[in-house]
Amino acid sequence: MAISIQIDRVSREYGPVKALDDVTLDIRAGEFFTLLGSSGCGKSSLLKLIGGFDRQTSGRVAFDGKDVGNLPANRRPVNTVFQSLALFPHMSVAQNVGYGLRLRGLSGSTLETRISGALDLVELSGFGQRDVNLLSGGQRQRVALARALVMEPGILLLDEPLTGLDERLRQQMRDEFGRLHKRTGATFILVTHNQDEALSLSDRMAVMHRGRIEQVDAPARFFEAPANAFVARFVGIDTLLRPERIVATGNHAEATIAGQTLPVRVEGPADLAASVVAIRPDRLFLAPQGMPPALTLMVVGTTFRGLHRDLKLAFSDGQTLVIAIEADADIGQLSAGQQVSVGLKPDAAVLISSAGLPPA
Ligand SMILES: Nc1ncnc2c1ncn2[C@@H]1O[C@H](COP(=O)(O)OP(=O)(O)OP(=O)(O)O)[C@@H](O)[C@H]1O
Repeated sequence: MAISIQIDRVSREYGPVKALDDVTLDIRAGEFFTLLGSSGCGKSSLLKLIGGFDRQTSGRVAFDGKDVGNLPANRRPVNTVFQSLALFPHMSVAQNVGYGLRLRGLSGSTLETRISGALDLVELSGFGQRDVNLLSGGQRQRVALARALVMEPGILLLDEPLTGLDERLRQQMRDEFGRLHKRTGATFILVTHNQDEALSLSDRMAVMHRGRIEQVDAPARFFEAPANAFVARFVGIDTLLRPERIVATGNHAEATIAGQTLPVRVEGPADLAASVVAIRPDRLFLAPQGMPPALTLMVVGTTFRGLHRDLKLAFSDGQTLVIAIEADADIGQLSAGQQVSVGLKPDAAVLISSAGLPPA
């Protein structure tokens, strides 16, 4: 049975370090939830509190609404797959997978059935008697997953489980997580600093920064409506422009940048000092001169990115923006200093909080 988790005003201090700073978060029963953030932002600290491996300094952690503060790790309906897989090297695959169940007193055919069911689930049927030391990295990763899933946890914690695997294996295991999540119906919580992993797997994700949660949303929302400049940059929206004027009506506004006006959707404060215009590179295109709404910009240069090319353009006040164009686009005639016209698709520009940017 999947379980919901309530994190209510939780802080965790390690001496002067605030690893978690007043975090409130609701994780729904059965969802694939990801804690995403760069090193040191507090993701593992939060995971440890859910797993019961650590105690918060203040605040409350509850499962299905019930406080679990006094429940030790081994009595929580939670299993964890750690980055260091911590398989027992002197045990076979089956012994590793069955370890937790044996501790719970299971034996004989009940134990055998549960072990082989878990091995089937991770596509390692028939591997029970193998020596774990002789398995490939991906197979070891699967054994670690089977060992957690065999306990039929309501909550499965995945702590950077793909770190250290090569790209092909990462992709394979990523697909595996998605499949297992659907099959088991448990609440999955993944901790990662890898954006691709988070975007491809999560129902919802939280971006963390310095012990705080900056935004919780479905992956697509982070691109449509980033909560602030920090989040926008974190998900790869690098074009953040400071407007010199904003005229707002409801959810829409006109922002003026270096004398040029463009339509923006308002997602943050419509306040000059506290907001920036975030522009999605995939919603801009080179347009025929004068096609509205269009901006006139100066070519700075291009950078080859493999599957596409970044074209960097500048406003007359020196602020720059980047457009993604096809890698083989015929831009031979574009040279630095030349003026081009740039069209905006709907919702190309949003006005968001400037939090996370240095003051102007
Ligand atoms: N046991 C501890 N004692 C002292 N400081 C700690 C301890 N555990 C974590 N910290 C500090 O708390 C902050 C958050 O650490 P945490 O491990 O939660 O970050 P993280 O986002 O998981 O980072 P990483 O991706 O590098 O694992 C960091 O500044 C870290 O140095």
